[in-house]
Amino acid sequence: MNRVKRAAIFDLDGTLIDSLPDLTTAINKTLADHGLPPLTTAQIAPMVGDGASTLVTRAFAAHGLAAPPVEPVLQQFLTHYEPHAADQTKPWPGVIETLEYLRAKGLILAVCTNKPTKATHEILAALGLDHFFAVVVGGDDTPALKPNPAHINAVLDRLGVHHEEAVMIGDSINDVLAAKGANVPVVVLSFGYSRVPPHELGADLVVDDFAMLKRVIAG
Ligand SMILES: O=C(O)COP(=O)(O)O
Ligand SMILES: [Mg+2]
Repeated sequence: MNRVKRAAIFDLDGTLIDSLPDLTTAINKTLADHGLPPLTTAQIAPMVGDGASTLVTRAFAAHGLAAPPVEPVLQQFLTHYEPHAADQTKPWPGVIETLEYLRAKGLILAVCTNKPTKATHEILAALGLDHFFAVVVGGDDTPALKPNPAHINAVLDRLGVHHEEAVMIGDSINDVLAAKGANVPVVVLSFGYSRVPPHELGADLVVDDFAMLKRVIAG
């Protein structure tokens, strides 16, 4: 991978943060509203990464049910999730140090997430991460969600950065497909919420921790 980069674009859930406990709580409150039993974090992890509507649909499907009309249930979920989105959610170890390092090396940083924008901003602010990012494009702020490259292209446009000057860092097939579609090299972290083994996602590189990521992106 060409080491001279101007911008690093990060996925959020499973990449910068471990958001699974709060997602699980909010999903289980939504299921309880419909008289359904809770799911475990292990059941919910592979449901994350395609946006909140899909997460809700998958949670109902896990009980063998078609989701009730998606829009009202999505609103129910967001009502449970947004005020508590950072109760237990934490950056993965090494994230803050890595963002500081990359910024000190002169890279511009951005977030490209399928998570709704409001919850994204709440989490970034609550965890003290918001000041790192020049651009944040959430799942309801893009012409099309990842895996559509339009999501990454929206980030590049707002950054004013050419695709060859950027690198995408993610944890799922959506990140890899969107990055490849946008002609942006992609690094996958091996400890996120991927449904398939990270080494099978087709990324340019798989790294096991943020120390390694730092070296790969900015020497
Ligand atoms: O599915 C979501 O809500 C967010 O997922 P992402 O941050 O991994 O894109
Ligand atoms: Mg992710």
